[in-house]
Amino acid sequence: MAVVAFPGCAAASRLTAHPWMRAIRCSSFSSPSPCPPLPPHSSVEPSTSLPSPESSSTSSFFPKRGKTLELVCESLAFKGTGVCKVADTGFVVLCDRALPGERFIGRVSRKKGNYAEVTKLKTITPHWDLVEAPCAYASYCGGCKTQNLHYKAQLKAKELQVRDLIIHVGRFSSTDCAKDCIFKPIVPCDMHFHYRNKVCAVPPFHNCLIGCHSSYVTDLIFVAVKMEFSFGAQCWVPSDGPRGDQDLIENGYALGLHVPGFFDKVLHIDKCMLQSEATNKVLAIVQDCWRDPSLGLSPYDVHTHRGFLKHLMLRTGRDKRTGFAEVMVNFVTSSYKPEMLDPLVGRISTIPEVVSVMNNVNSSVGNTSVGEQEYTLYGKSTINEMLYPSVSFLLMIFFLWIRLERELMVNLNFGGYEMSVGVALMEDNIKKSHLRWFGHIKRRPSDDPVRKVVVLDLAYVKKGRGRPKKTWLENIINNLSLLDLNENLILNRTQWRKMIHAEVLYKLIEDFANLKGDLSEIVLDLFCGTGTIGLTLARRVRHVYGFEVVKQAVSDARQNAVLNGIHNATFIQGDLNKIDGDFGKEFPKPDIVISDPNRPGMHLKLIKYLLNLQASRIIYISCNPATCARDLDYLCHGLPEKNLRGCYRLKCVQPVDMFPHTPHIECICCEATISWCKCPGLQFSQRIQYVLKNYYKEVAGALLMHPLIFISCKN
Ligand SMILES: C[S@@+](CC[C@H](N)C(=O)[O-])C[C@H]1O[C@@H](n2cnc3c(N)ncnc32)[C@H](O)[C@@H]1O
Repeated sequence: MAVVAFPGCAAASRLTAHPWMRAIRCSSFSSPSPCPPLPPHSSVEPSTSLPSPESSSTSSFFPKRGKTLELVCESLAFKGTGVCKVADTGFVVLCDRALPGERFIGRVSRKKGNYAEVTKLKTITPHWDLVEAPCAYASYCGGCKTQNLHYKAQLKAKELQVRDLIIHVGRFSSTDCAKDCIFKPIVPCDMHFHYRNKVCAVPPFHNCLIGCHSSYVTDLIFVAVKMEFSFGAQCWVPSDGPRGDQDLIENGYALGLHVPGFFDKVLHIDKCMLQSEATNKVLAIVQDCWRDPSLGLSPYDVHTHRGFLKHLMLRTGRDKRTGFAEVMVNFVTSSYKPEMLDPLVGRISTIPEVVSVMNNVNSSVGNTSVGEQEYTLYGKSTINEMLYPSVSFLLMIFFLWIRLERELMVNLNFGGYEMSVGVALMEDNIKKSHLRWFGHIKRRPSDDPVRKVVVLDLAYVKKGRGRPKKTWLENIINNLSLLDLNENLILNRTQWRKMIHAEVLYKLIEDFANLKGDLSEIVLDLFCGTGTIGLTLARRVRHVYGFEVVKQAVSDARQNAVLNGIHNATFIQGDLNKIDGDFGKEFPKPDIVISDPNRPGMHLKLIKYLLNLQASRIIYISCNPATCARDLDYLCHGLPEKNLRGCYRLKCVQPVDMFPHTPHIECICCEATISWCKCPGLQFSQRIQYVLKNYYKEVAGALLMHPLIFISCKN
């Protein structure tokens, strides 16, 4: 075995961009798409930086496939991949699941352009900041890649990724950035496990409660925790050897999660730390008995297309009266044979939280979890998740609170911000008997004839009466499953809540916008979605102009404006990738630009417009730091090859972590959080508009960071 020794990562040398980073910039010109394909990005701390290409012999060195190398992981790149360099050459290799500081033997598995990928064969010395991963599957299943990295180190790695991208792809000087304190410390997440909500949203919403069917039959919004396990004909368990020797061990059937990258390998899983306790109980029971030969159950084989059990889907909702968790179990099978499932149903229905057992039949050869028919095997056919607290729930809290505190419901005050709490209900479901308890209810009718939504403001400023009661609001927030729009998006309520309380992102945008408040300014809200950010600022500016490509989102933005009594906001449907020289002529020159693009970032046409515009402030909210860095480069440094001069100055970069142990982060929360906090009257009506929509498909996926960028015009 040929082993190339790597001397370690301590040698400090000149900071440089990595090969894939250069690709981001270059490809944006050649590609007609606004978004170049996203290569991995590293986040190398300047002090432990890498050899520069000039000083290395990367061009002459290219390891052969199958070659083994001794490497040290230096940093984490895009999707949490470890970045290493081959000794004496500077040649970059990426290794999945290598963590910073780890010395290991890797085998070259794939060559890619200027770098190669290696598979880890054996760890020689472990990474820095090693902690014991609480989950036994952490190093095998694709979910939590960095569980055994101390959370502080995870944060550091994410922070550095953003910094590295801004410096290398954005071509900003690290010295200048340090001098100007551009990089703000990452906002950490409070909750490290069981935070995961997977969300499906299908309109329309119904009576503050979200009904959830077991599958595509859903006709209501479903906002519930969902985990999907697969049955497999071959059980994959890690061999005793190092991770690199992961050979399939055929020791029977499997129920678990797919091995990353394999549709036919199922990793046996007993418990998942990201899902609820109740669903873990169900999983344990099913695992315990489904292989019993006397039951005659067989897993579906994706190769032979034989077998019965395809998937086990577990969803957690909430009882509308009590607020307690309720679980729906859904067996996806290849045919309808309910009697075969009886023994399993009998056992899992003994779990108090299980209120529904469904059977989706999918007889196609495909192994999707969507069934053609749906049958109820036990309990009800839908579960509920409280999207908004129902009136009765609010009443409950209200009375509880009155009883305990002997105070009237008052305005809730967080860090000096006044928050009223609103709830939106279907008109038909509001009973007068409910309303009479709210002496100071404000009722704002909507002009939506179909949904007849009204917004009820239930909390008011009562000066001198009682003190703000945080727990009351927290209770409500705990029961909100806000704003996530499609099944791929993940929402971490805790972080969201924290952001509300800490007012982090909200305050940032507010600060960055630096509004005069004299109603003189024009705000341009690019990629405005349902208009949340613009509407939040609307009350303090002359006019907001929002642009969005999705027609329904634009109509919701307009609706949101109406619902919130905002008359100085105009929302325009249009594709910002296809603007021409006339763009901007239909509205006055904006003072403040908010740009919140999807992962591809901004199209060059839009960049040109912004360069021409020379707005005094741009606030760039990004779900993809790589394309964000590229756009910042264009805005601040220009594109000489296109004869464009940069005219902005980078002032601040603020990352936020929302998904500990994974490289993922939700990018949508920021906007919603921001709007929700500040402006009375902008709360639940907006939430409703949000969750009714399902147009965010493209923002789903592995997002690393959520940097908020503030740039201002040089002049
Ligand atoms: C990250 S979201 C921004 C959400 C928005 N700021 C809000 O608060 O609701 C990006 C939005 O850009 C929209 N979008 C994507 N491509 C677009 C394009 N080419 N032109 C205009 N809007 C686009 C998407 O539909 C989506 O609503």
